[in-house]
Amino acid sequence: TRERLTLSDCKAIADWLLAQTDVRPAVGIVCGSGLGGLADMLKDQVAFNYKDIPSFPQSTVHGHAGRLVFGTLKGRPCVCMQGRFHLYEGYPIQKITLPMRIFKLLGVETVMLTNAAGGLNQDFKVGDIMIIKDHLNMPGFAGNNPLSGPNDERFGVRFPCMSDAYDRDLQQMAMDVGQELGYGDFLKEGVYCVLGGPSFETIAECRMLHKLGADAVGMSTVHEVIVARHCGMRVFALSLITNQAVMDYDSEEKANHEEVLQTGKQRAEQLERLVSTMVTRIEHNNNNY
Ligand SMILES: Nc1nc2ncn(CCNC(CO)CO)c2c(=O)[nH]1
Repeated sequence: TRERLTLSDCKAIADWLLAQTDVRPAVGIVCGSGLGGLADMLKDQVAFNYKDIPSFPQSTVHGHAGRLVFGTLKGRPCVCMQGRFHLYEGYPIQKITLPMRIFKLLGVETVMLTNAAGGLNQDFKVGDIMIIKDHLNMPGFAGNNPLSGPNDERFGVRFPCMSDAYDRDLQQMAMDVGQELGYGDFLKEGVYCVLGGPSFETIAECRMLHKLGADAVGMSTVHEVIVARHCGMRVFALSLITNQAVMDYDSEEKANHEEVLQTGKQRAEQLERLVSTMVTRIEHNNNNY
């Protein structure tokens, strides 16, 4: 199939979905590795396997179910990606971010992205939840940006601003809700750095990224954020710190995917409460609930 989908291709997918559910989502949620349980919170679910959605990529990673789930969270209409796509799966970057344009055409106004990440900040512990306040787009530095190529002005401008990528009000809301829920001890904020993967970073790379101001390192999210902001959706994102990135040459630690999924299971309940409480408080224009 053609790699670059036009707006009308994206609209055809969105219309195909909208014809099969009467949920009109105002919030889109992206579940990271092992965090698919967020989708199970939705009531009155209408779910589509990615493989049944025309032109949708397939999830190939253990811990990513591969379903698009429509439903309501405490009465608020949402759509949730149970499984996301990554550069390391071999997808072209525009395939990875296609769901963001579908969200936009479904009427989504706010995207909430979650991921699992390694902790570079030495104050972080495994199990911490880091509210993302900014990102370092390493693949972007090498020209691998989802907006490269011809720009469709109907989605957004040619050169979009990214200094306001992460909505400050939603960051504050997350902090407030987290405190209310008693999550203060493990609620942090920081800068997320994306790498291509699939290999985990070396010790020298962790030390470099930490020096460059990164607090957490992962392999996703940033590409989706860029496309979501390009087409004017508000963005909130958080990382579940699933392990301490290895920073010392005398460390025996070895990053592994199983540990990532295990930590996700342990923290899933708190993550779900944080995100679902935020969804009930986010104001939307189309208050059709
Ligand atoms: N040190 C380190 N710890 C991490 N925990 C989760 N991720 C995000 C990558 N997640 C992959 C592999 O688990 C699956 O998408 C990382 C990472 O990139 N580095």
